[in-house]
Amino acid sequence: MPLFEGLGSGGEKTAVVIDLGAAYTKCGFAGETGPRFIIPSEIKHPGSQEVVAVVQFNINTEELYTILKEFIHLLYFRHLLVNPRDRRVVVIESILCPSHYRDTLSRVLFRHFEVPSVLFAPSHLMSIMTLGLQSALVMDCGYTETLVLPIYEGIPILSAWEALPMGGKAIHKELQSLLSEQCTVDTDSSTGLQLPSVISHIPEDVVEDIKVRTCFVSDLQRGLKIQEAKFNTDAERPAPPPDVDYPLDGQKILHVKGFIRDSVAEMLFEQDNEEKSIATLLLDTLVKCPIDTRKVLSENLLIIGGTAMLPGFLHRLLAEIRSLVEKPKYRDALATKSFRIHSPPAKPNCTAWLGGAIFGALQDILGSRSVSRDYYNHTGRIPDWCCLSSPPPDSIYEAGKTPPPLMKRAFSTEK
Ligand SMILES: Nc1ncnc2c1ncn2[C@@H]1O[C@H](COP(=O)(O)OP(=O)(O)OP(=O)(O)O)[C@@H](O)[C@H]1O
Repeated sequence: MPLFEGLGSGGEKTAVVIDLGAAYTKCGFAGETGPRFIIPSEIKHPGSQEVVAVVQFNINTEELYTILKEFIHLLYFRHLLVNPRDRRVVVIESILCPSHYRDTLSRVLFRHFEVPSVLFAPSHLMSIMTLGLQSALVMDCGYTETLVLPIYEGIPILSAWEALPMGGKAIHKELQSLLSEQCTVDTDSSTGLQLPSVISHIPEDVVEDIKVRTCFVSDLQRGLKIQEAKFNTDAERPAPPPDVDYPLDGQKILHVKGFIRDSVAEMLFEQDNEEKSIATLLLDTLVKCPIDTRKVLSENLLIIGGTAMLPGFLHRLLAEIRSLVEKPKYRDALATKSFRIHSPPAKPNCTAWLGGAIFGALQDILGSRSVSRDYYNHTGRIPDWCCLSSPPPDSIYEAGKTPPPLMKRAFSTEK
């Protein structure tokens, strides 16, 4: 049960806050300082028992409905252990989430679990709540992509977002191929075996563990030399860090080469054919913002998402930005040179969740911005965050009937 519940004089039960990420789902109760649990966003398919991702967009709606229903059931009845009908729900969503996904999720929550209300809150906007800021340039470097969105005076500047398919997934892929090509394994009986001869493929959770435990981001000077040495065999590569012995399953020891540890995250900072890296994303976004907002935004950078937890990531990002702003492409266009990164009161992968938990704890505001079950049952619609303050046109209701309230405070679990 959430902390302090029942101490107050009645009132609503605290809302459930769900951040459905492509790799991990963070879930817990509003008003708390961190999610109760973080679990992989995957579930055994009810029919085939095969493990399937919960966040996938190229899938037919009925199959998605089944998968989401199983997953939300798991959240409520294995982890949260509360009655879905009792609590409002805050869902943290990416601004790039396709509408068919949120429609299916709403159908599962309202029709199957009969939750009283749902609020879909943009992750970038929720993150700045943890700092009490009104304006910030927010970068989410998570699993599938890196997405930058500026928020000015509480309003997302949607026309300026920029994204790149660079995140944990891309690093895992690179690490997986480097490990199979370059690393050796010792077993009880022999040493120095090539990895593919011992196991056909390293599971993604092991690759992730190797990344989190052994890899890091180099500083700018070193990073540039590593990148140069990759493309130019004559260039001298900086001395790699020591190799690491990683126990694969208690008997096999994988030798992770030092040069893999410091180079695998370089892909985030290498400019691609279109001269894009995660650092240029931030600057390109700023250039798209109105000129009088840029200084405020550049001095309020907020970096969220699990990939930003790689050691050295923030330091490198700031160094990259400071070096890029001296280049002609940005020097003349940007109109600002001062950049500062905030440090939010939660780990980067949980910052958006914490923002949702703070917002969800403001019961009056949550009540006035959530979409109620009545409204959903009458209209079948889930208005966007930006439409929540303006009521829908009367014309969509049958003549003579009063429209149900879009959001309502009336729901109460007072005893
Ligand atoms: N301590 C850590 N060091 C490095 N990487 C980490 C750490 N913790 C988590 N990660 C990485 O962060 C990624 C997951 O981040 P996050 O939870 O923000 O993604 P998500 O919300 O599931 O995905 P998305 O934002 O794409 O929807 C994974 O690739 C994971 O390996």
